[in-house]
Amino acid sequence: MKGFIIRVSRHYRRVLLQSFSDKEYSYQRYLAAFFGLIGSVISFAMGINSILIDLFGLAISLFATSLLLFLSFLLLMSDKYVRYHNGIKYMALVALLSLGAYLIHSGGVDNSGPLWIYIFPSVIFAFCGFKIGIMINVVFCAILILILYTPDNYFLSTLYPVAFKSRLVLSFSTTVALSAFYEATRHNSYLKMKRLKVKFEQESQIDELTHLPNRRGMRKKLREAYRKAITSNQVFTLAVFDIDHFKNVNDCFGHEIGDEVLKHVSDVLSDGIREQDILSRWGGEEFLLLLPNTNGEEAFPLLEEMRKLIEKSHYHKANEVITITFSIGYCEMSDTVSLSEMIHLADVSLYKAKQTGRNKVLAHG
Ligand SMILES: Nc1nc2c(ncn2[C@@H]2O[C@H](COP(=O)(O)OP(=O)(O)OP(=O)(O)O)[C@@H](O)[C@H]2O)c(=O)[nH]1
Repeated sequence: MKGFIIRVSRHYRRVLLQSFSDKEYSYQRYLAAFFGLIGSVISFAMGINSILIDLFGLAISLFATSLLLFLSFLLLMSDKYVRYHNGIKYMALVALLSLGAYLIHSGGVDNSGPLWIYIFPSVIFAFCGFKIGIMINVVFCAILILILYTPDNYFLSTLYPVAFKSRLVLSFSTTVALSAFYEATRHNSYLKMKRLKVKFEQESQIDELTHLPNRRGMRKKLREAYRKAITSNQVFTLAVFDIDHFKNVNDCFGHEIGDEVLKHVSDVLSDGIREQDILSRWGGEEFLLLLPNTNGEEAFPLLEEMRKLIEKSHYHKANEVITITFSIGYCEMSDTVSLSEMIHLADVSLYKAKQTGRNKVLAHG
């Protein structure tokens, strides 16, 4: 039984948290559903207790609130009503606040009813966020003051000591202020985390040295290109570029110059590609180029041109001139090969280009 309840609650937590792209809304929906269920059970139990002690007016308000809260819980759990999520949340809140107003008006059991209003500030902020939460809390404070201080106790069916009234208003307002501060801090931290997440995600997909997409970033772009090509019935070509004898550059000139050469070739390649092409740093001295909407036949002259471009663009440092050449293998998309197979086949062609003398462009097959 325990395992079943845990499984069901995990399932719904997942469903509720995934229902909006903005996690803040999903979080509010999740909390509202959770409070709906808990609130409904508590008010139902208190309703039964009120019947037992002959407080029928209070029992009716508690049962009505319990029913509305349970209804809001069911509606919030159902995916069918995601569109009405806000309306349902406000229905639950109105039910809860009306019960609060009734408890202040009637005093509940032995004038202890107003004690329950201390749960409202945090519930309101959790349901509605900071801005709307502040407004609703202020409105409820105003209702509290109205009920307590209208001349001749017009809205009261019980008597509270004067000191109790003022302390109730003061302590409730303090709770609202503290909850508002907490909510603002929580919301700011959430926004900061969200910004950092976007920043880290972007940074994790960019190569620090060349500022090109790295392997991780490129994989994402490749998957998108593959999906797009399939749906639009187009083909693309993938080409793997590998610098020839790059180890010699490092050995002769050092790693720092090696890094500068990598930057230099990435700049030359970036300038040489078409606007729609996507170049990435695939590994150490290896670059992967995506040529969208281009078949193998069309790709060959473009790749040849780039090979020549690099060959001619010598890298100059003081008195040193370093000539760089690339071996390039490429593969055209087809129905029978997956994305990773395409990369593998382009790699196989690159290997052949290396084996057969380097500084050349070879197609798969
Ligand atoms: N400076 C620098 N060197 C790197 C970087 N990443 C990889 N390398 C170097 O690239 C070299 C690759 O060497 P190999 O795999 O033997 O290939 P190669 O010397 O280019 O020879 P072939 O590929 O067979 O033509 C190694 O010396 C690596 O240290 C980097 O980010 N910066």
